[in-house]
Amino acid sequence: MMARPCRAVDVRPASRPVPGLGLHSSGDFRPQQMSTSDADPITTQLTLLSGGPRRSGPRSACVVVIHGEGLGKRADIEEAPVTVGRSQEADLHIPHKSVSRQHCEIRREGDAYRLRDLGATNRTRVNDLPVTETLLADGDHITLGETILKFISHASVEARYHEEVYQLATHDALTEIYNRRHFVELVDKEIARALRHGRPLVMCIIDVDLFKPVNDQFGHIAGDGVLRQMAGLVRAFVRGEDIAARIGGEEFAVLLPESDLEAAHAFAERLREAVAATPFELGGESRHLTISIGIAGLADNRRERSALMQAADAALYRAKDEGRNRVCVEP
Ligand SMILES: Nc1nc2c(ncn2[C@@H]2O[C@H](COP(=O)(O)OP(=O)(O)OP(=O)(O)O)[C@@H](O)[C@H]2O)c(=O)[nH]1
Repeated sequence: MMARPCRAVDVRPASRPVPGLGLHSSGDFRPQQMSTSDADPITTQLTLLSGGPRRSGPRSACVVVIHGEGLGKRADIEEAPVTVGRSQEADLHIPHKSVSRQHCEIRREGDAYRLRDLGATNRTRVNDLPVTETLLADGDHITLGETILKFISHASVEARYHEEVYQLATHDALTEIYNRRHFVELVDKEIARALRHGRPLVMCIIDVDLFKPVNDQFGHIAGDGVLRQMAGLVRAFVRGEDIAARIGGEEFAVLLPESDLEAAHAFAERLREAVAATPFELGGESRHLTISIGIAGLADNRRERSALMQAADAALYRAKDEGRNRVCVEP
């Protein structure tokens, strides 16, 4: 592919590049022995005992998918009713043909929880009996087509267990931000919402520059530490409504709802500059690394997740091609 110039981006390396290594060092660069701390195995185990990644506080009632499409997904039932269905707009989205677009609804009524079938073709069943409307009890099984949900009425060991399972299924074990699988689900939801309301939506794909030499020189464990630190930087720069994930080895993505390309570009530039200015502890010394970022927005010819991600990828490819440590926008 012919490289095209990046849009209005003036990028200067934050420090002197180290030829052939992609590391920027304030002093002379020499190959380093792995430090003792680098050699320590760092394992991130998200177990029931460790408490897992960042969580919100204790939960009240919820439904959890325990069988079929969407296994492990959950929805908390708070003040607003929760809709379950095949539609992207459903609060608990179950993309399976046996599930109606709006299959059922669960709402809180004081201390009780009421389920109402929404006229689904395959009538909702509770504990195997077809229902139009019923109050739910702790542990009830709710069947929607070929998917089974379990209703958990209050904070309990089981609710905690499902919380942990959900965290494990949706978060990346190394960096504790969303994993690719969960990210693409959220992207589909946000695209549907943005198209429905005619709102802007921008995808940023972020790739660590010349990461292979970091691994080669300092080892995989040190490389893992860099990825964790990178994820921390990404997380520090996103707004509450933005969605950040690790989508590949040294690749991250941020989806920016309600952002136009200009705002997304400003965000990406701030992040790029912050990374370039951040010291990474490698081989007992502070090193500087850089990132490249590709950006693309939802557009008439880009209404699908694959097209949006491909466009952001194309911009990222250009950023790499033009020398890295820069932000490129796919118009
Ligand atoms: N430490 C660590 N390394 C990983 C992980 N996943 C992928 N990698 C490494 O990331 C490196 C990616 O290297 P390349 O795709 O060749 O790209 P690069 O060296 O970053 O160069 P450019 O992207 O062209 O700037 C490879 O060495 C992978 O082994 C991981 O989970 N941990």
